[in-house]
Amino acid sequence: MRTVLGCIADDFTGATDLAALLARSGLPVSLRIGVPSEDESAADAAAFEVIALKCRTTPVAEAVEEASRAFAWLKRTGAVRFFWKYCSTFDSTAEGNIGPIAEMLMTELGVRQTIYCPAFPENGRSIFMGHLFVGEDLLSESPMKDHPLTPMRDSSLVRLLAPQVGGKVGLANRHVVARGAEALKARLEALADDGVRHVIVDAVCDEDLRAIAATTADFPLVTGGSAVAGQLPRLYIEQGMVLPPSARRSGSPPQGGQIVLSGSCSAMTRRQVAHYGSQSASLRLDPLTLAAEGAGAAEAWLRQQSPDAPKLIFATAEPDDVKRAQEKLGLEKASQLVEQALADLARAAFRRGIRRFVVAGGETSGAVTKALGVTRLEIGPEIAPGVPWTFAEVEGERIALALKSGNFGRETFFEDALNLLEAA
Ligand SMILES: Nc1ncnc2c1ncn2[C@@H]1O[C@H](COP(=O)(O)OP(=O)(O)O)[C@@H](O)[C@H]1O
Ligand SMILES: O=C(O)[C@@H](O)C(=O)COP(=O)(O)O
Repeated sequence: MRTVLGCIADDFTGATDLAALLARSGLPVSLRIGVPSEDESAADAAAFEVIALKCRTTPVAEAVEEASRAFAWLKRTGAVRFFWKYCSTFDSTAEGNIGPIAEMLMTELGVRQTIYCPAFPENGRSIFMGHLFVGEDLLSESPMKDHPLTPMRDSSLVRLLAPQVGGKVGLANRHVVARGAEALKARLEALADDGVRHVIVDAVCDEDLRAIAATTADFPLVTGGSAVAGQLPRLYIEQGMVLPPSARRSGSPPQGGQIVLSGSCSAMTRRQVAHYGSQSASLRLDPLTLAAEGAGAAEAWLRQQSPDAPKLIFATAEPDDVKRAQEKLGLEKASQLVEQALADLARAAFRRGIRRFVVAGGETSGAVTKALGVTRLEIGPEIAPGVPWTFAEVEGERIALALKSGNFGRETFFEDALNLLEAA
């Protein structure tokens, strides 16, 4: 099958989010972990191909190089349209990597302009006058201001993007978007004539996203969150670019024990950890203890638990505790210790027969998925908007993984996820 849209996601939860929203169409979606090797055939490519990278906070040159290898592989699938997926809260460092990767893709594709639309109204992310809101709060006043790796202290997407790119940044605001696809097209053309290469596009509801998708369905490159991409499959079907879906069947969920691993410190994950921890065996990881003694005690704790019993291991902590650990260890060391420990514990859990993993946190999911040696994920049922169950093969065994973005899901997400698998 020829791929109609080749997608690159900057983290693993972002990739499963995007794959879930594309899969709502019923069309085939393939999710590959990391850049496929050069000899990996593109012959079995799906209509939608998503490559999950872990490049949200890596140095710019490294991130651009990895994304350009992903792009080169995606071109082999026959794709001529591409989507660059980043977080609905525009998480990036001061230098990137949203802008630099977009510019690399623009150069490769020879396009003079692209759009940026991280809005995800179903999950409370909206953009108005170029300012990103989380629920009713400006991004900079939301819990994202305390993110351990990418604290977001400004809400203006124009101001955030401008230092990341060489070209001019502009805005297509809600008044234009609300007038529909033709008005938006005219605005983008006028901006392009003024030399504006990067356009933030407002969206506060799904109707806005439909207008944006209708305007950009033919663009070689669109960038944004999963919600705008989720509008594309319907348009592609209407335009005859893909056949309507036949019934999609995902295999039965794997049997085996369960574990919840959380390295996210978001406000929502903190509530989810508190809720689930009150009804299951739980163990807190402290970066300072990990630095001094390693993860041996946690591995011993895991060995004492029955594989089938509900259990939670978390490093999730309040912003002040995260700050204290980062002051003592340095930001990178603190997060790396936690990611490594959770990755090692996931391996240990797999060896103990655990086959159902719920993981909270994008970077954390990247570390765990890589440690398990997963290379491809099949998309299963959606647990909460943007969080599907996924299935993979590890050492010949089928496992289930739910990779939860820090901010997604309701308070009962962990039990919701495991219950859904039980019911499947
Ligand atoms: N107690 C802690 N102290 C310092 N850093 C932590 C702590 N707990 C988790 N982290 C780090 O915070 C980062 C959280 O990022 P991530 O997993 O992407 O979550 P989210 O999806 O909420 O953004 C990870 O790198 C993780 O290792
Ligand atoms: O767009 C989103 O919000 C998510 O898909 C996403 O990118 C998740 O990132 P984390 O919050 O770091 O898990």
